[in-house]
Amino acid sequence: MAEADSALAQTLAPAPQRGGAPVLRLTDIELGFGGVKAINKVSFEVRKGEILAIIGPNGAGKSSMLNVINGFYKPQLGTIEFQGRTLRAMDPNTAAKNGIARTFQNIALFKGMSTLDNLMTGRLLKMKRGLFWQALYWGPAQKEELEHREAVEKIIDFLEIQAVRRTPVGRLPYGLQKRVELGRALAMEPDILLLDEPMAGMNVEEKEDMCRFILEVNQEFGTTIVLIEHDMGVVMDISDRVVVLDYGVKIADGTPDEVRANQRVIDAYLGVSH
Ligand SMILES: Nc1ncnc2c1ncn2[C@@H]1O[C@H](COP(=O)(O)OP(=O)(O)OP(=O)(O)O)[C@@H](O)[C@H]1O
Repeated sequence: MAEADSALAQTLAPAPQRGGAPVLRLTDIELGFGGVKAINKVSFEVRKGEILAIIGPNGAGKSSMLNVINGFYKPQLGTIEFQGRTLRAMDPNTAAKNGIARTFQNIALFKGMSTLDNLMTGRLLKMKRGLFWQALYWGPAQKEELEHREAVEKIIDFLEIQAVRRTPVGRLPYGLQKRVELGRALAMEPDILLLDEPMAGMNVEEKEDMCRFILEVNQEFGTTIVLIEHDMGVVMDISDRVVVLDYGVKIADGTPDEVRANQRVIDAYLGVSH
């Protein structure tokens, strides 16, 4: 395991300081759907190497914000700067190429495909030679295929999913499917990993495993992580900073302790009327 870890560490980016310089900055983001203002003038930054949680009651705008970050939704107003560059007209493919990977609230894997093949799809953007070359499986394409397989095997070891590497993911228990989805995002070697409710629907043991993997990804590979999570225990335990949304507005931004003590946050969660 230690050997696999260090090999994977070479595949992924080296660990920088936790909570370093801003790597992503969102300024005055506004997103509406018809009459609904899902996000209303929200600004915050994500610092290199940190784990940032976005929390808030149902309908607060958390998923919308994640969708803005990975280019799935285009805000009507506001700017997004990633690694010092202002991003314009970004789509999810461009975001992924830029090093922003994500998982989804409802698992988005190819259910009939094996764990291994699902993880290989995470390497597609990294493949220099197209499907024609891959199909020929010859010369340079063969060498490249082997390199991608090696990277994926390291992730399989790291996430401890060797036993299910050939199993179609649709047959796996829910917690393991979530782990495979994390693996597929890791296969993209992201700078920023966006996790949409990574523990939703999990039992206590599965949650503990997922927490451990998230912390290990962050600490060993220096991957910056932005997550949405409803389980407050988990959020407070693993996050460096927390952004709180309510009705599309940012009501707090700080360390878990600061946010926990914030009266606006307490009111929002207790449902105090506006
Ligand atoms: N595609 C869409 N079309 C219309 N309205 C939308 C769309 N996506 C989100 N909304 C609305 O925007 C608001 C914010 O929704 P969003 O899903 O971002 O909240 P959330 O905080 O992630 O909620 P939850 O915790 O329940 O997942 C809600 O009022 C929602 O109904």
